Amino acid sequence: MNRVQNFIDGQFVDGSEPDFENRFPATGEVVSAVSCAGQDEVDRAVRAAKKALTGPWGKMSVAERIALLRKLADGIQARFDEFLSAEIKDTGKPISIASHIDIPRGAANFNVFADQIATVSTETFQMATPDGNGALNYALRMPRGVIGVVCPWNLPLLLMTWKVAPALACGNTVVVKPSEETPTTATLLGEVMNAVGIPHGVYNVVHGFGGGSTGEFLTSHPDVDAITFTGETVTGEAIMAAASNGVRPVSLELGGKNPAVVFDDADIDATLEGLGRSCFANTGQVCLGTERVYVQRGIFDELVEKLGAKAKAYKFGDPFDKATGMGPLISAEHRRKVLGFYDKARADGATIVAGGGVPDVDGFPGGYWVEPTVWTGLSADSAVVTDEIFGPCTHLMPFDDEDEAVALANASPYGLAASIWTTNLTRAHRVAAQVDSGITWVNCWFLRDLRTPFGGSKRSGIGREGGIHSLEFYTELRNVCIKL
Ligand SMILES: NC(=O)c1ccc[n+]([C@@H]2O[C@H](COP(=O)([O-])OP(=O)(O)OC[C@H]3O[C@@H](n4cnc5c(N)ncnc54)[C@H](O)[C@@H]3O)[C@@H](O)[C@H]2O)c1
Ligand SMILES: N/C(=C\C=C\C=O)C(=O)O
Repeated sequence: MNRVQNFIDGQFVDGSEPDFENRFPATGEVVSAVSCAGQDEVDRAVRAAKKALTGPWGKMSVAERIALLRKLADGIQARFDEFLSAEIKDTGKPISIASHIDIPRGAANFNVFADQIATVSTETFQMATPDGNGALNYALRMPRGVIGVVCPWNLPLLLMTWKVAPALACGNTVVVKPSEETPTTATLLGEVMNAVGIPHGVYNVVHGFGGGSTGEFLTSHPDVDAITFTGETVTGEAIMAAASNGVRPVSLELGGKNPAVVFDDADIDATLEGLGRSCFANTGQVCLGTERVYVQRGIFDELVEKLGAKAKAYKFGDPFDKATGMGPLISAEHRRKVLGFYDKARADGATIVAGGGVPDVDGFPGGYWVEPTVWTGLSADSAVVTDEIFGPCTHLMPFDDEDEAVALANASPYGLAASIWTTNLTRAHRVAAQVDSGITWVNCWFLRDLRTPFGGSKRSGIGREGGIHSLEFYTELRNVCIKL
């Protein structure tokens, strides 16, 4: 697909704004032109979504919607290689990640919420009444309507379908604004939507940018009934403000600065395997990644040395090569941001255990490459330790006792994810209950049961996604009280 169009009311259409370029992050080369939606196209998409609510889609039974969601999962699976190639060209992420995480989860998300909507219940209450005949209360679970979906670039298909699947399962319609960095799989999904028979207007895609552009046109549109957003905290604040004009519910999955706490009784090999992924997977561009590691003093030097060796062992290269372990960052702009933190760490006197610079990658000179980096020696208030970097880098700091570790882990305005590494499971339960994060892993990382509540505390977000929690956001409960 070397020109990516908008998808409105079942049609692939051009936007009224000038096209923008889509670059392959491993080479910096332009791989496609993207049609940019203006206010008119956003209006058309919202109008189509609203109209679809009262058409065949709005009249469908839950069973009919479930059957269509399963066809969408099958449709993605059937075109796995096209989705895979598109996602790699948009993100530069290695095929080993995109083929095992991004595309399989794109299909799984539709099946998970087909399962969820099939079994969700609502409540009833019988009540006594003065005349003795009683009354029955029952709740109706209704779709909210048109959902504005605004997505980030790090896991494009996964995170978009993580929202679209439950929204459709609940009978809503959606207008999706993918990241300008990663437009392709959202438009490709439009082809699958038409192929499986999703009625026109149920799923719409408008491409463009954020403030003053497509994203803002969507989130401030008066006919959007709810907004679900994943992205930076500062963007979440802007979207929350836009949503308040019309009083729409928002679901915000935002930034993080996630800690790992490693006690001296941890299984070192398992810890290194877990931290090797949580610090560096997807070139550190995972909201749940670990950018702060607190290590009990007795094993600090060993862990620093071994994690540094893991960072140095990563193999850069062609993202389409199965042997490639690390890809580039998403863009030149994001690389400037990450390298700015690399410079800041150096200026603040960090000990650079591994990395800290830009690698030479044979055959890919124009890519947005950075070295996986491990630091020690910075103070707790260094920007490198407090601010989200969203790159393949982490800082390790020693601690002596459990209370100190908990205090260090919680010393952040964010509260998205954490990991605890210890073989003392009594301590694991005790510490997990004290860490201010939406999700805490113990002796593992990124193990995901899609029925569980997923979301951030503090400045990492509002609301929870996953299982029934997604259905609670994409439906509104109405109570009916009937006199018997
Ligand atoms: N909590 C989570 O589940 C989760 C998951 C993935 C990424 N993230 C976070 O996302 C960030 C990286 O993604 P990003 O750089 O794409 O985030 P971003 O906030 O820069 O952009 C996200 C999306 O919002 C749009 N946007 C930007 N400004 C807007 C505005 N004013 N109004 C409407 N839309 C606007 C962008 O065009 C893009 O589509 C990181 O902070 C990461 O932690 C969080
Ligand atoms: N929301 C999810 C992952 C988020 C990853 C952040 O980069 C998920 O696994 O459902």
